[in-house]
Amino acid sequence: MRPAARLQAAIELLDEIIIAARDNGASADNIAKKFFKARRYAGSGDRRKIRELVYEAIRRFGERPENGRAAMVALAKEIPGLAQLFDGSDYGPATITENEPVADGSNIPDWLKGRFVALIDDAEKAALFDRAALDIRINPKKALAADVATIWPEAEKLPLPNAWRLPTGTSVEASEGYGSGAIEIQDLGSQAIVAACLLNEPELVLDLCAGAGGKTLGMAAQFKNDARIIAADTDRNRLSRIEPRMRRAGARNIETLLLAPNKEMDALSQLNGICDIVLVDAPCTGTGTWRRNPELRWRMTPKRLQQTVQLQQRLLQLGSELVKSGGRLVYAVCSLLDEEGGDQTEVFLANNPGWRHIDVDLPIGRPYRRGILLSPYHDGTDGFYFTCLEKL
Ligand SMILES: C[S@@+](CC[C@H](N)C(=O)[O-])C[C@H]1O[C@@H](n2cnc3c(N)ncnc32)[C@H](O)[C@@H]1O
Repeated sequence: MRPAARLQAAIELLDEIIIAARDNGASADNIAKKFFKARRYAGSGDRRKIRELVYEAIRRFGERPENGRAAMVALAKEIPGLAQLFDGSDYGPATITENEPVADGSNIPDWLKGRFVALIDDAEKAALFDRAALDIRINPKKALAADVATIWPEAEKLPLPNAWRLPTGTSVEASEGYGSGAIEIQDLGSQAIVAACLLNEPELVLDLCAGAGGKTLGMAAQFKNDARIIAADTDRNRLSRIEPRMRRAGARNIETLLLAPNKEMDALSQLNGICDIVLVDAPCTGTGTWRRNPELRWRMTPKRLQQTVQLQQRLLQLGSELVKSGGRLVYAVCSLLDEEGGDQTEVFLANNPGWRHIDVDLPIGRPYRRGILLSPYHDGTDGFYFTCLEKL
């Protein structure tokens, strides 16, 4: 494809991504896959260039642009050589006119700027768009044929017992250790949340928002095989992805439990007041994961934030009812907004006098509002807030 045709394709792909973000539709990655499947004439070099342009636009604008062209016209003012590709040629974009819409604004949505936790200064905000690291977790229940440093000499040991960082692009999934269940890909921050859940020999553990089971598997790797671990979620598709991962990891003590939204207690009431640990890794705005999912900014609105905060509050309360006396509740979000983190802890403790906050001693993170804050700049992890609460 000629460079002008690649630019036109980027504009069209961006149009689809903008509409999906507005309507809570498919992710940018999935839309791109479908887009290229329908355009077999685009070779791998074309696809790479088109993707680069599209993701440049996604990272550059915090607010959803009016359309793909408005975003690219704005980028043409910043990227040398791009303006010349608006040349009106066959398959290329029309020439730029004086009064046409141009995207603007910074890379953080205006309405969100004042809502970040106090520790997130300008350097922290810039790091929200860095390239994410590639972290792995070693499963101590599975032997690794050689140690990580022998397999990948550039691997960096991270400050949690089973955590390592690999150069980005390392093909972990093709490695023998991954195939045998000795290695999982997991951000160091997620591993820290699992570490906050570790209690001596629990009998019953519930991962209330288990998703595809990243943290469930992290817990299973640490607990004795006779601990019963329940992975619950309302998303059938995500939950189904736990099964093959469980088999790989050799974790036979995990059960999955599909919940109905707003009727979660129908399936969970059997666990009332008997769990040693409940992890509420709540659905959130994902402001801590913009390095991996910058398009999340285009999906957020004040109304969606408010709905998410209400859901978190409800799940935290619901999860707490399942914990036994002396048991632990860990609340976590991959968000750097106070409303989803410290504010939730405060509201919960104010409404539930039978609970106290407990400190967890971890080698990363900063204490923040009766919890711990992890951030890309300070910790090299995704951004998280989590807190550990104990039922008296
Ligand atoms: C942050 S993700 C969890 C990630 C997962 N724990 C992991 O480590 O990979 C939040 C999850 O909450 C789930 N969820 C949303 N509403 C829920 C509800 N009412 N009850 C339980 N889970 C819910 C979502 O489907 C999503 O999988």
